[in-house]
Amino acid sequence: MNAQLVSGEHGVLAVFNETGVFAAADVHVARRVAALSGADIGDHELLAVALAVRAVRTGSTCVKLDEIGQIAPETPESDDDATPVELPWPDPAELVAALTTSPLVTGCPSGPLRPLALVTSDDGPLLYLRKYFRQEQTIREILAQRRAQRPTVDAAALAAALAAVFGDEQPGGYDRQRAAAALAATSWTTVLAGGPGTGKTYTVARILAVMEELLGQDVRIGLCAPTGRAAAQMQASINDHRTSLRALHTEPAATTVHKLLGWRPDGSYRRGADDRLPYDVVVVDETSMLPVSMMSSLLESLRPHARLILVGDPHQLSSVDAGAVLADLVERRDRADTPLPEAFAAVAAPPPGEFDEAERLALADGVITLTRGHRYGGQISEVAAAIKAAAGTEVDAVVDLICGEGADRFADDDQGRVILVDPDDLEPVRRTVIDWARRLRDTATAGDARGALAALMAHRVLCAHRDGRHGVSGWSRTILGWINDDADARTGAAQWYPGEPILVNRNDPTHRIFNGDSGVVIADGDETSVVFARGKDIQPLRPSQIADSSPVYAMTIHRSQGSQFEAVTVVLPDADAHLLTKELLYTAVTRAQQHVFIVGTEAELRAALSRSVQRASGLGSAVREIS
Ligand SMILES: Nc1ncnc2c1ncn2[C@@H]1O[C@H](COP(=O)(O)OP(=O)(O)OP(=O)(O)O)[C@@H](O)[C@H]1O
Repeated sequence: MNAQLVSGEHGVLAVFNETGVFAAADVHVARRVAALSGADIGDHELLAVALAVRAVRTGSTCVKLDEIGQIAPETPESDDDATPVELPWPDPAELVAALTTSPLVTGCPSGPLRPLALVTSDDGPLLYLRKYFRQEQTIREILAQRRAQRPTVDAAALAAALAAVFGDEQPGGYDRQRAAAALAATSWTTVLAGGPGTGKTYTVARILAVMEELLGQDVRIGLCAPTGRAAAQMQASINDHRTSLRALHTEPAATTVHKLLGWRPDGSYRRGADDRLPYDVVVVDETSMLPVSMMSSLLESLRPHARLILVGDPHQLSSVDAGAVLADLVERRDRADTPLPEAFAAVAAPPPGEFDEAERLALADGVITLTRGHRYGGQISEVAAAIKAAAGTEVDAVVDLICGEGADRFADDDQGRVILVDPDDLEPVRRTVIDWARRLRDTATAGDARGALAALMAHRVLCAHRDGRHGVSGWSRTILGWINDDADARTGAAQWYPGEPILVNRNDPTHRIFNGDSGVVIADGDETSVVFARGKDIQPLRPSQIADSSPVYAMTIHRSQGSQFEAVTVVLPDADAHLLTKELLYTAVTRAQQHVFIVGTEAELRAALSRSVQRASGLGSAVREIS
């Protein structure tokens, strides 16, 4: 029986529920809101509530009403031959007309209930659950206030600080990392975007050093990230940079955004407009994973004269909760043509042609994108760029780069290869896995922690799904089978054997390990330890100190976000699996520094590239509330 099917639902919502467009929760909330309103709620309004709830459930903050006709029934993946169902979507104009006078939008007779917000935007009418509209409005208003002013910075002092941290300006190309530091010094809000390995963390360490030069060594810095693991990684890499950066003296501690804001079990935060954060500079890493709710709370908690630096890759996977704030801020379409901050223009003005018109407007708005990859080259960076651009016919360009004539260019290139592997001939993957397992076993048995950690990060199998043949569980079984069939790789032991790769499943701040961390078991005298890499340092723990972990022979692409491996094998699910999108493929491919195997057919690759995560939001353009 389908658990999402609401029994007894016969009204307007029934067909949308039966076709999988509305989950049970969407229908229940719509019915409940209608009952609580104390008013006579029509079919269009009921449908609107369910649509708004569905939007949040699927990661959007609102519904683009002009596009509801594009919402397709969700046919089960096995049901290719099912007759397509025509959904009875109302005309968007009729829906807007019904909502404009609806008590759900204007206020209900039963009391303060006013659950929906209807707004106009460059994308046509948008419908929100009011809570999410308020959060977006908070973000919009606070960012506008912060944009209306600039910190006072002396151009000569800024030039001296940049020189102290980055050295003298080099002739030749424009240095966007240096420009990002100048921008962060001269703006209250800076967005530092860029793909993997473009030096975002490298730049953050230098921005902090520039701030220290300008504001003194007692500058108060708050570092945070949406997950414990991302925070620990930022902390470790800033520590690594500190050792090479003469100019950065303070040792800021990174924490989760939850903790920074003082999360309470009821979902609220201790910090806010009445209890602001005590920092002069706040850096948020992996901002693509920050939902709209957390971003609005963070902005409310900042002192007006605290610099905020939002760092991340807008093309990676977004937060589990609603919103894609980083992408919205990078791609805003309603920017005014404002002048660059004066001190920035004096010391870091870009030469003509460095930025196109949109990037120039973005720069004056505090947004800069790093483009030069420092981690990998060759085919991986070209494929990653092509995946980002893939839409319509550009899908062909990616396919050509991976398995057409375009790939021939890289045939002799030892760096950065991307190869499509036929699912019926997995021999290249098997060989890579066996080399990986032998190397893990040899280093770990010898008690060589550094060698075992290097082996651990040499290869990882990444799947879109957790379950099933193409998922983590199926592939883990396949890999264990390969290892056990190989005399030099097999271990025989069941658990905690030297060479066993481990994935942590729960945050444990006491032992400084976080959900998604991977470590490896090594021999340690007569016992075993599990070692984890912390930047250039190694953290050893006893197996008994790790409360919740599992062996990791394969992992989901979602959990791999923020990690890097020498080589990855990306397993494509069947072509009709809705989960695989180009954002997921981009995230998976960019986890590799040198080699990528994509296990799948050309049809599966094309299917992934043709599907994109669509998150509706009103943050990218100007909006006005109707009624
Ligand atoms: N200007 C530079 N000169 C030399 N090395 C650099 C420079 N910028 C970055 N790097 C090096 O490139 C590598 C990637 O940089 P970094 O980790 O800062 O990138 P990132 O954008 O934060 O990547 P990710 O998003 O994947 O974490 C690091 O080893 C870093 O030290």
